[in-house]
Amino acid sequence: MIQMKNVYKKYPNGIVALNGLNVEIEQGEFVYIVGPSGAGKSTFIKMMYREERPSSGQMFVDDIDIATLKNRKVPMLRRQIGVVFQDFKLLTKLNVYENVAFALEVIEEKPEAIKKRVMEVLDLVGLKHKAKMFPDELSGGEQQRVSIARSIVNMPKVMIADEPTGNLDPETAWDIMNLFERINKAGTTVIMATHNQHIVNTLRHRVIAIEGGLIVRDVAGGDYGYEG
Ligand SMILES: Nc1ncnc2c1ncn2[C@@H]1O[C@H](COP(=O)(O)OP(=O)(O)OP(=O)(O)O)[C@@H](O)[C@H]1O
Repeated sequence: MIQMKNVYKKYPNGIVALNGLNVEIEQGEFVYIVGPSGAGKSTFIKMMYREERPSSGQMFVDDIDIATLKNRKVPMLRRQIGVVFQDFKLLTKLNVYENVAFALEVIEEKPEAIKKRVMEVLDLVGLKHKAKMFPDELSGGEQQRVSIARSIVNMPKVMIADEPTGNLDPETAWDIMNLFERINKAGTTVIMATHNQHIVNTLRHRVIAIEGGLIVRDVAGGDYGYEG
């Protein structure tokens, strides 16, 4: 599903964020990306949806070559990937239904198919009854549920999340983790950068630790490995 060979990323300011990453992630895996602040986790995540490009090295996401992908083909890549952020990134002028439907409207799905699918995913995240509400009328946990619904509405093979529980209280964070767990059990690959030691140590999955732009640990069912 994801292959990285000697991926190196130097930002225009000269900072080397990734210093030769080698990794393979299979379809259906659940992977935590951990490491200290500034280690390169977000850069790693951003490469996957081609927000950033490798400066050198090879990288494939679902057989799409990220290093050489033309800008006009980026939307095609992003249709294969669901992305969830710490700060939700919902469109504030659209209601819950419209935020989720948007991803399908841009690929010109038929209106009846859009309605059916949107209500299905809102049901999955427990927000069918709030379809007409606007993001600023929802709690942080509910907003994150909407952003998860949006990210899975076109059935991506992989879900990428950068610190998705970072703005949530511990109980809400667990609700959100349970959703990721269900989505993963249905076959979607989940790759999640997180600083949440408790979650990583409790809900065990593969842990990839990045430090100074390098993978320093890669363990199935591993622990967080840092004092938090
Ligand atoms: N757009 C950018 N331009 C220049 N340097 C950047 C940019 N984004 C990140 N960096 C630098 O690259 C390094 C890695 O940053 P990155 O955001 O990937 O780390 P991180 O592990 O996600 O950190 P955190 O846990 O604090 O989010 C840091 O030194 C950071 O300052």
